[in-house]
Amino acid sequence: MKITVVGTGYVGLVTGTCFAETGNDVTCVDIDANKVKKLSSGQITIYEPGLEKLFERNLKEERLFFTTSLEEGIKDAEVIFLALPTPPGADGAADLSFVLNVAAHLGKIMTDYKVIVDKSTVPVGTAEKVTAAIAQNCKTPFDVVSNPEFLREGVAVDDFMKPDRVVIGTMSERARKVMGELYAPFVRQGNPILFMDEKSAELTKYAANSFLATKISFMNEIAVLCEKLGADVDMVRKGIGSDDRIGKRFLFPGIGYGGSCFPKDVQALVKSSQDAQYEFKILNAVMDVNENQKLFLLPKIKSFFKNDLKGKHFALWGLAFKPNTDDIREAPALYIIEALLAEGATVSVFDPEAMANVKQVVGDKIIYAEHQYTCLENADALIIATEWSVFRTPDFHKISASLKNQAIFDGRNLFEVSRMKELGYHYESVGRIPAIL
Ligand SMILES: NC(=O)c1ccc[n+]([C@@H]2O[C@H](COP(=O)([O-])OP(=O)(O)OC[C@H]3O[C@@H](n4cnc5c(N)ncnc54)[C@H](O)[C@@H]3O)[C@@H](O)[C@H]2O)c1
Ligand SMILES: O=c1ccn([C@@H]2O[C@H](COP(=O)(O)OP(=O)(O)O[C@H]3O[C@H](CO)[C@@H](O)[C@H](O)[C@H]3O)[C@@H](O)[C@H]2O)c(=O)[nH]1
Repeated sequence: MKITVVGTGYVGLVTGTCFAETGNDVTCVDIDANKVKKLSSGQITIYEPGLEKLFERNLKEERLFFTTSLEEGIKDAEVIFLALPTPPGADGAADLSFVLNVAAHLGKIMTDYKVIVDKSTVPVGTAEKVTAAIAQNCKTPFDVVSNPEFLREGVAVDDFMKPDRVVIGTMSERARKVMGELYAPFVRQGNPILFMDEKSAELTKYAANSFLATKISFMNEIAVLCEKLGADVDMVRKGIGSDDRIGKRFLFPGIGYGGSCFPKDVQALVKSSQDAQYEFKILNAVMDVNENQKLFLLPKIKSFFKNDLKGKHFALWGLAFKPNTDDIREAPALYIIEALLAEGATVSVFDPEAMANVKQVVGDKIIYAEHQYTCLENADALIIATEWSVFRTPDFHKISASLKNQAIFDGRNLFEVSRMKELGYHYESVGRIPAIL
């Protein structure tokens, strides 16, 4: 098939590359001319494990093209995916302007039947709005489909190539057939393609993200309780996770959920509920808990330094909102850095992939170390904000030799408390009895 993907960010680039990998001709459109130039010349613009190889192959075999021109991009397309940003507006609702502006533009330039697919995360009712925006000026028949994306950054290629399910919201038989054919190669293992109406598809996406965020906030509250009652959250997590009805995944406590999806999508669903005259009580609590959780380590750090962080220097490992990505949107590390600087401390940071993105946002207010161990030089303590694999079995001799105090504050529970005790560290984590010096 001939496919166009409008918006070539984390979702658009993965979507376009994976559809090219199954033999389709894909043109990706983006307004960012610099991005298009880089991608056209074979330079990948995001860090996503496994993507580069597929990207290079499909570019070389001429199944993958990039352009800034929507007209040129959609000329021969049978299916047009919209993978555009839907950031939170001032009131928390998803800002649909990117999606609706492109839809209106499409209406003016489409000359034959096309299936327009909302891949962006959009509130219930958006398919109708997109249809209306296109129809204003459109002279040909078309169908609008809601096809939310469930990929996770860091494992996006795997998630896209082998999805748990594909959700396709449309009542048009013609569009169902086109979408079914397009996705057939991705569900050969028998995972379902779920056809439904547009509104149910749109709500499915928000319900999935909000449920997962609820699991995390629930565990973060259990972690708080564990510390107060002297229980160990790792044991409780394993204890409840082995019940199939609960499941093992997404039960890891930490310093809050971040990223470009959970925070904005939970907020957007709360706003949609309000607009429908319903107060979504659980999700308000989920957001509250997450807000507090981002700075969960701060009181522990302050207490260790007798409430005076002025002039103290901290090493911080991990900036990305989660491992295996360079994405720093809503990363808990950024909140910790801001709080430490506000207390008069200085900070050195290290992250395997996200340093350049942080430099763009935080600038020279912090020190960017070349290596995880040089980051520790002259530091009063180490803080861990992201669970990159390279941090899991570090050289503790090097850590001890560099740190002024043998103190580690771990927001991701990377190490066994008993081992840290043996090694002589003051070690505080989330929901476990600390090793106190
Ligand atoms: N990032 C994820 O893991 C993920 C997963 C599932 C769903 N989503 C949803 O997918 C959507 C896109 O998210 P993302 O993370 O890929 O965003 P992103 O910011 O990484 O990418 C969006 C791209 O759209 C481009 N763009 C903006 N306006 C444009 C226009 N008028 N024409 C062409 N291109 C334009 C931007 O330049 C950018 O490259 C959002 O709704 C998000 O909630 C994201
Ligand atoms: O047990 C857990 C699991 C995750 N997290 C945190 O939750 C956030 C989100 O993690 P994850 O879901 O793995 O990453 P995303 O790439 O944001 O993916 C989510 O958001 C995407 C965008 O909507 C969806 O497509 C995915 O299905 C959904 O998992 C991160 O800050 C994680 O650190 C925890 O704190 N504990």
